[in-house]
Amino acid sequence: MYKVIGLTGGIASGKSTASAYIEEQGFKVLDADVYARKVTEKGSPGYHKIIDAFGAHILDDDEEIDRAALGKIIFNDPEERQKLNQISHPEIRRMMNADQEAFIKEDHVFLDIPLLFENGLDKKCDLTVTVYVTRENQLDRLMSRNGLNEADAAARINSQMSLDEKKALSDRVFDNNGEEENLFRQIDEFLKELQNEEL
Ligand SMILES: CC(C)(COP(=O)(O)OP(=O)(O)OC[C@H]1O[C@@H](n2cnc3c(N)ncnc32)[C@H](O)[C@@H]1O)[C@@H](O)C(=O)NCCC(=O)NCCS
Ligand SMILES: Nc1ncnc2c1ncn2[C@@H]1O[C@H](COP(=O)(O)OP(=O)(O)OP(=O)(O)O)[C@@H](O)[C@H]1O
Repeated sequence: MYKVIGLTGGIASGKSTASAYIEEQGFKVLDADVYARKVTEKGSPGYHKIIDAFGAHILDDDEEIDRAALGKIIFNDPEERQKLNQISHPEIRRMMNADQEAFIKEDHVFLDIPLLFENGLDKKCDLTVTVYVTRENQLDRLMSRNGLNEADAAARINSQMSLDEKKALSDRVFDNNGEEENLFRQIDEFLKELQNEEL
């Protein structure tokens, strides 16, 4: 039977790594971060709303939204974050829902949503899975991937629900503290159960 699976985790916990592997296995994955990028694209309605709310100083020389500058603002101030969320989240949800409907009743769909539990979107899923790592690994991977210092990386992590809480709320968890191969084997097991309708 067709299922909607909500895939979540913390920032830099390995959601995209897991999603890419799941897609390689032939499953459909809709990634909220991809939709979020569309909302900030130059010329889109979201782009103009963001400039109205935050000011033209968040633009770079090409008049694109400077993601690093906007990130610095919103990950360090809950009110500013709320302001951006109010602009971007309804638009992200609208676009994701439209695409999800295209697949409905055809096959399983994975929704890769970092803020799945924070925004109550788990209620729209049949199953939820959290990709988790220790805080130490999360901090190290985030610092090295994004070239952030420890304080900025910690601010990003602290802007989200803790991974312990997400684990407790999930139907299933993937431990991504080891090698990627280890994560992939856990996913294989999950996909097998999904296809055998054991979940
Ligand atoms: C602030 C922005 C411009 C920073 O861009 P940047 O390229 O540095 O990060 P990217 O978009 O790749 O996001 C990386 C991760 O940050 C985390 N994150 C992003 N936005 C938020 C947020 N509002 N609250 C908490 N965590 C967030 C997520 O774990 C996400 O996977 C961008 O993240 C954004 O537009 N955020 C608002 C939309 C949103 O909430 N996206 C999260 C998924 S719905
Ligand atoms: N098992 C692993 N071992 C070592 N590095 C890993 C592992 N899994 C992922 N990484 C690396 O950690 C970083 C974060 O992984 P990834 O981008 O998949 O996380 P994410 O949860 O999608 O992040 P975000 O929330 O920011 O979108 C990347 O640089 C990735 O290459």
